[in-house]
Amino acid sequence: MTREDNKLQGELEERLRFEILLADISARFVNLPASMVDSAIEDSQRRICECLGLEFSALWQWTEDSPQFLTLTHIFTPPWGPEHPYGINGLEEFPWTYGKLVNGETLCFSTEELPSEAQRDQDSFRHFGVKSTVVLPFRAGQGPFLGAVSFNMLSRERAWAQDMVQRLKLLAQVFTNALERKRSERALLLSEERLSLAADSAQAGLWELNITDQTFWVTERARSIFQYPMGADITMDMVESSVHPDDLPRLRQAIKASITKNEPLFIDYRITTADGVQKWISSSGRPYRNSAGEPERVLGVSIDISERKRTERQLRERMQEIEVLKKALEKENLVLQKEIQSRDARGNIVGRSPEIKTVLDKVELVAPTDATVLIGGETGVGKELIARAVHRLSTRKNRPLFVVNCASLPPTLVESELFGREKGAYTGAMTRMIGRFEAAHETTLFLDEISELPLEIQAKLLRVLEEGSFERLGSSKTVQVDVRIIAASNQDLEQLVNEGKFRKDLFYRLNVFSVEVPALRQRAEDIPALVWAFVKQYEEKMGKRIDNIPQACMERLQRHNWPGNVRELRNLVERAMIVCAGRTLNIDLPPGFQDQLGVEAPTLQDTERNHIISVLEQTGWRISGQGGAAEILGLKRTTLQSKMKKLAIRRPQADA
Ligand SMILES: Nc1ncnc2c1ncn2[C@@H]1O[C@H](COP(=O)(O)OP(=O)(O)OP(=O)(O)O)[C@@H](O)[C@H]1O
Repeated sequence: MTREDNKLQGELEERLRFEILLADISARFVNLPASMVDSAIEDSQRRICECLGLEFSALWQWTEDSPQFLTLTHIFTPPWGPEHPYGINGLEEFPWTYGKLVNGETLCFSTEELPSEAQRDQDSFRHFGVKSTVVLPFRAGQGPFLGAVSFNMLSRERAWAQDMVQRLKLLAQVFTNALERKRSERALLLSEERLSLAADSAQAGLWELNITDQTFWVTERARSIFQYPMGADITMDMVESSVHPDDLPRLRQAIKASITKNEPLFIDYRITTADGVQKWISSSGRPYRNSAGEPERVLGVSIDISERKRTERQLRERMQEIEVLKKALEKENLVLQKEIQSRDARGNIVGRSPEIKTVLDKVELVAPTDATVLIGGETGVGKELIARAVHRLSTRKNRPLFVVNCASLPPTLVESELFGREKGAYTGAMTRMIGRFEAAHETTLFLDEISELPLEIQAKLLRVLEEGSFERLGSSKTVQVDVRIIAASNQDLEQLVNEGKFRKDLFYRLNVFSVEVPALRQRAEDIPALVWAFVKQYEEKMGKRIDNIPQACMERLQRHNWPGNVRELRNLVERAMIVCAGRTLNIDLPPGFQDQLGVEAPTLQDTERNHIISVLEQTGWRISGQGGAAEILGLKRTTLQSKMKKLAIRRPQADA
């Protein structure tokens, strides 16, 4: 055999070894678990280097967020090999090589033969001590550039046979596929992990129904929701037997519709678990078909919604309760409104005497009109209360009533108080001021004790009543207002007119509609109700409780002539409440009244009792018949007898 023959023989043997190695490596990567890909690649790099007499191999993968940056992921290097960085910027350090690889070119060259435009690359290869190299790009199918694997000579140069490079390209493809599979398996794992995390945090159980054999694959969570035993196979029959019979047809129908119409499944239903617990389950899913387009499986999630259903039921019950209450309230409100309407004129005005009723009737009559009202009556009879009632029942009731007590305004200020003033209208008028008439625009102004108004102001008031206009003090500008006037006086205005103290024209203008509030002594029957009303008010204020007011005391109050009227009565009750220690209230009259009578006046009952006894004594205690006590008293015999019983009248014993 010649030297030539020997060389050829050697090359053939090397090629054969290489072919066997490639076949072995390729076979090894088939169905290789993802976890073993990395070690298999590095082992392959080593075996190829050893087989071909190469000294160094590096596999670089691009970094996802910056593709020009390559990370060294797999390496075979001899102990004396160059130190390699963990990552390199391909574009910066190997711009010429990088450009070609990105375009899918395989490169094989000796460093010293590189063209001049590859100067930067040459420097880098020299730096790493590479003499000759073959660099093969990675790409998945026709996809983008993913990285590269290189096989290198460090100690000397070498030539790269074309068919060897072709074989290495195949090897690079095997590496690419393995790395891609590993990458997608990792991505799948990651998305599965995310899905199960999401399902777990939503407390959802995942399941998959195999349509063909009607069995379920379920997660642990799903198993625990349905309380299926650990490890037990779950069949459709098993699921159906736990579903509430009333909900089963609906569930079957929903699954069937989802599969046949290929639409999402959404259903809430009840189940009873093995230990008898009833639960509400919400299931949703999606059907999937096989490559032949036939329904294959339904993938879905189930959540225990018992708590939500409980809350919903409670909410519904509450809503129903609220609805019932609302209806009751509406009814009550209607009743109340009616009551309010009937009590409107009355408000807090106490008393049912015909006298007070007449006053209230008049109030109801005049209130809705815009007429001026003049209220008369002694001091303390309740004139202001009546004025308020007129306002409350008027169309102006939504705005407040303005009250001016003409007697309390100093004569010098009365005009500016009522009609306002401009700044500097008089010495001391530092600011512009709005008067009560302007403030009461579109509402009611109650002028109490109107007789106290100075005559010149009376003239100005008359103009407001007639024209609705006036000028502020210190201004010539006319102000127009819409004010309803209610005036009150405890003086006889007519008499004041006669005496020249009150303008006649104003009196007639005010006296369009007058209401006379009767004195309290004219409506004594209202006194008990008034007393109790005041007692209630002070009870609250003073934190006391009164259960009883002696009859004799009440009768005494009813006989008093009340020069101070209701105000006086209120004051008296207040005084009595202050000194009262128990639950029985005694109301003492003002000292003058008792002095007047000398002795306390007898009660009505006492008087009646005494009178009946004296008539009986007169008739010798004969009740019935002609000249009998009943006849004299104008009563029926039975009436007199029952009165005697009530008043504890008994004929004295002979020996008594
Ligand atoms: N019918 C009534 N029901 C309840 N309280 C009343 C009644 N009449 C008067 N009052 C009370 O008596 C007091 C005096 O009433 P009011 O001030 O209305 O009387 P007036 O006639 O305007 O008095 P004056 O003439 O002094 O201005 C007030 O506390 C008022 O609440």
